[in-house]
Amino acid sequence: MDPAASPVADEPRAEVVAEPTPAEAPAEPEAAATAPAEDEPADVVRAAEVTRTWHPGGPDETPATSGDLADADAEPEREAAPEAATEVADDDTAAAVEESPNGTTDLTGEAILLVGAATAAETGSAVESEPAAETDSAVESDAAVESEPADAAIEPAPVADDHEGERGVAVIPLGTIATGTTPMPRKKRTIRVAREAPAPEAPIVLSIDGLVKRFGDTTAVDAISLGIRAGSFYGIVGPNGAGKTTTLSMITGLLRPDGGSVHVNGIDVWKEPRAAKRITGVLPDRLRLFDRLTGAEMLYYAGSLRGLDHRTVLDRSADLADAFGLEDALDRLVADYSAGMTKKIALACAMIHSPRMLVLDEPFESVDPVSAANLTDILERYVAGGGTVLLSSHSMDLIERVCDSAAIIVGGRVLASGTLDEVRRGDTLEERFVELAGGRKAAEGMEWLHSFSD
Ligand SMILES: Nc1ncnc2c1ncn2[C@@H]1O[C@H](COP(=O)(O)OP(=O)(O)OP(=O)(O)O)[C@@H](O)[C@H]1O
Repeated sequence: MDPAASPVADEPRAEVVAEPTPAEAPAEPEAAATAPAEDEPADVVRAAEVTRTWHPGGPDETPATSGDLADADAEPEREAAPEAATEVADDDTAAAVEESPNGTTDLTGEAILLVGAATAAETGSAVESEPAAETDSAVESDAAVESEPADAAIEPAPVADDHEGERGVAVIPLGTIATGTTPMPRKKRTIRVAREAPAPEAPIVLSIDGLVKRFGDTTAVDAISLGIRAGSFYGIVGPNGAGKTTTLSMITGLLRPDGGSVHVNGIDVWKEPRAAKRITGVLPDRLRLFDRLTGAEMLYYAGSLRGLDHRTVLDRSADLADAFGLEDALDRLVADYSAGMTKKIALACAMIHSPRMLVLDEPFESVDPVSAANLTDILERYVAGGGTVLLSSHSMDLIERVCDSAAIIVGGRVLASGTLDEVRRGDTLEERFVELAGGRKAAEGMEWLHSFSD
């Protein structure tokens, strides 16, 4: 999200309580990658030990990673010293390990679903193998690819299409401009038909009630309430500074609310943070990762921290790397990853423990279109398997293509929420968003900009 929106000195992360800061690589980078004996009961403990040996960075570093397990309850807000944050995280890690003596989570069924989904999620095969029926009312019109007869009348201008042939889209022919006898190839525009929202009787997996957060005189989140049903692909949109990140941070236990409550699957996030975090996967804003680890080590760390046993972590890491197209990057330091690759490895870390719900802050930012399509496919399969995704994005088009429901947040308040059709009310999401966000600002003034410096 826009760093300019929140001054560095006051940024939410300063208040975040999370894992130890990865300013330095572990003394022995092989620690995570070196496989303990298969039957060694202390796989996970080893990860906890590794955590303890890492040294938090300098005071500038703020701890937050996608695999957060830290208990923010024990943490003073904002002014928390890095050492304190580390200690809390360590304790919590140890506790998490103790809670998983057999090295597994209690989500085995979902794990199988997720890993199965991830394995099958290679873009090409997914496109071919997925029946259109799975994407609800997706319709592809063959007519769209046909050439127009030479005598066709002038029709609306063609629109370039980046998503040609994409699974689960309606293809809307926009016509051609006929020129003499040579038929112009007809271009087509694809618009994803919105997914069906979960049935009203589907259980609410995320319940947000009267959430409030203030920063001094600024009320960043002003009594937000939302109910998100299991199996929903839910998008949050809003202008810069609307309170999206602040809201997501409170939902995931990273930022303590001033008021209100959050329940995940009936668990109070702020009363039972560990239990809530066990079923939540988080891609936080402004990724701060243990980037002196390789991708493989990061996945191993994330999986171990979540209580997975050695074999399971390796298997899932391989599946996730394959699904995200990171196989060849696993042995490279995350510090050397591109922005998109970093986003992908962070997302893989968020998914490795097969959470019931994924909370993703701008997951598609910096991700190239092909990878975004791949990522979308992975998330859709996750949702089809019963998972729930809550994401924020500035891309209205993306939200319209992948989500079934959305909320528009402006000035810390929900101004519209519900299924996409309920929110859009016959307009596009962008039009509705612009309307609720106060309309377009006339580009007046700044005539000096046209005086050009030369
Ligand atoms: N730690 C903080 N201290 C002071 N103000 C903060 C802090 N964190 C956020 N804010 C303020 O809270 C408001 C909401 O910020 P938030 O980051 O949640 O917005 P956002 O919707 O995610 O914005 P963007 O789309 O630009 O990322 C902003 O006015 C921001 O300046």
